[in-house]
Amino acid sequence: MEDILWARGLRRHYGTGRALVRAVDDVDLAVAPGETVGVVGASGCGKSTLLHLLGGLDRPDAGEVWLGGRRVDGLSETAAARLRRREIGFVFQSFHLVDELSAAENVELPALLAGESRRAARRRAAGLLERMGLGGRARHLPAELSGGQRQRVAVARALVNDPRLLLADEPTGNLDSAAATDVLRLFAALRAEGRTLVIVTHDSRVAGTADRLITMRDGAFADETVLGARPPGAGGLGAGGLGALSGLEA
Ligand SMILES: Nc1ncnc2c1ncn2[C@@H]1O[C@H](COP(=O)(O)OP(=O)(O)OP(=O)(O)O)[C@@H](O)[C@H]1O
Repeated sequence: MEDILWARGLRRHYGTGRALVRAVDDVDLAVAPGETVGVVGASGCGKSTLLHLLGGLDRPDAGEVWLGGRRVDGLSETAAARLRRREIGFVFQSFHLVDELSAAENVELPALLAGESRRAARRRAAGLLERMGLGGRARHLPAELSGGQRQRVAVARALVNDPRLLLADEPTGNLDSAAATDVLRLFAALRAEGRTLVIVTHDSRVAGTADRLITMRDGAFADETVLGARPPGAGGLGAGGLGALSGLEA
């Protein structure tokens, strides 16, 4: 099966001379459709930089990134923004929700920016929030939501354009243990649904949901472990995959 995400010889260095930091140093990576890849490693080893390169938020000094058969490194800023909007969902540690917009409006926003009608965006956002166990919180502002709820809104927003790929940077990093468990279950359900995920994490429970775990050291891949192998095409939860989240606290 053709890989969804593919990178070769990826390099991103900062500074020069004695101040040179090899944040990402000649990394090769291939992610298959439906695969969940966890990226772990000590602080400063290059995980976030790698994720930004993969998602077109930053440009590599050298190397290539391909998404769905299309080369994406070196795109113009406009083309990269369009690609990110349509093909990639991002989830960040600090949620990055728009404070002035309700939960529903935050989720609708990328759909509107991608050219969806207001009605379609609203319908899709409502459905996603419902599946995240947040149907009753759609009109709330981020400040009126708990950390776990905010992160679930952020995941709904990441999914609204049905992206090929989800990239998550420390998705449980700002959450207490109970909220982290909810988000953990959410990612497990997305994996079971057949989504393709790359998750940077310090949380061993999140790492444990991956099919493959990559350990980075000094900008390079130091170790790669295949975790729970599953039969090809195992959909897990069927059509209503995120139904598994129905027990989430609203
Ligand atoms: N804009 C920048 N300018 C200079 N150095 C940078 C910049 N961004 C990152 N670095 C350096 O690159 C290295 C990798 O940083 P990165 O944020 O990718 O690490 P990380 O593994 O995600 O760390 P953490 O787990 O603490 O988030 C670090 O040494 C960092 O200090």
